[in-house]
Amino acid sequence: MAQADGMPQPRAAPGQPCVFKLVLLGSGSVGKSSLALRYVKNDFRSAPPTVGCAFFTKVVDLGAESLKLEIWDTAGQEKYHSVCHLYFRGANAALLVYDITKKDSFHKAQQWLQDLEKEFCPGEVVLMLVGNKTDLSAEREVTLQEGQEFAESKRLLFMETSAKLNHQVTEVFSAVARELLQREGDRQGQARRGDAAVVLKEGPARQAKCCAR
Ligand SMILES: Nc1nc2c(ncn2[C@@H]2O[C@H](COP(=O)(O)OP(=O)(O)OP(=O)(O)O)[C@@H](O)[C@H]2O)c(=O)[nH]1
Repeated sequence: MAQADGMPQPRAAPGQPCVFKLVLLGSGSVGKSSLALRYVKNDFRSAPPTVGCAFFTKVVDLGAESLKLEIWDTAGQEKYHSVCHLYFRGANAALLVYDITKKDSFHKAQQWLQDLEKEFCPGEVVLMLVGNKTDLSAEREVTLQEGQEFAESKRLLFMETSAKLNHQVTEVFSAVARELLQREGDRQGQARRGDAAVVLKEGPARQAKCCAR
């Protein structure tokens, strides 16, 4: 939901977890749908290429806190590239997925980052680089170090996964969810401090807007 300052804010009905929009971006066949399917339904199967966008939801339980992720799985085929931009508007988080056995998919993930940098302010969206298909490490074209170094240089979260073997898939989404809650907590803290400053200046109390969690 866009706010006056243009920052996408999570939504929350009273008593319900905050809802965050997460978008999966990357070349065709890197495993975006497989990661979503593995995470949401703990399933792995070959499916035809995504057309346009597929949509999943999942409540993430992080112990004391929970949140709901709306997962937008975009189509990676080049012919859908321009449509994907429509889907990442209003996103709170993005996974930039590449296939560790395809160097060009690593470069494409970097291009997606450039596109996101044009659309969002720094720090506005939680970004994670994900190198998928670690079960095919014999065919690896992108080293772990290359992924790590690029992620560090751009201050992205980073993990390698295998949707096929269910390796680090939950960890990816949990890490993003933790970061989203952390940033949301910081944002609310800042808003409260801002409100307190206004109260000191203007007198009568004004209630802080916050999501119910
Ligand atoms: N070996 C292996 N194959 C995988 C893995 N993840 C996905 N695949 C396979 O890679 C192919 C493409 O997977 P998808 O999940 O459809 O890829 P996608 O990125 O959603 O593709 P688009 O819909 O075209 O954007 C399928 O044959 C999957 O079974 C993985 O971790 N390991």
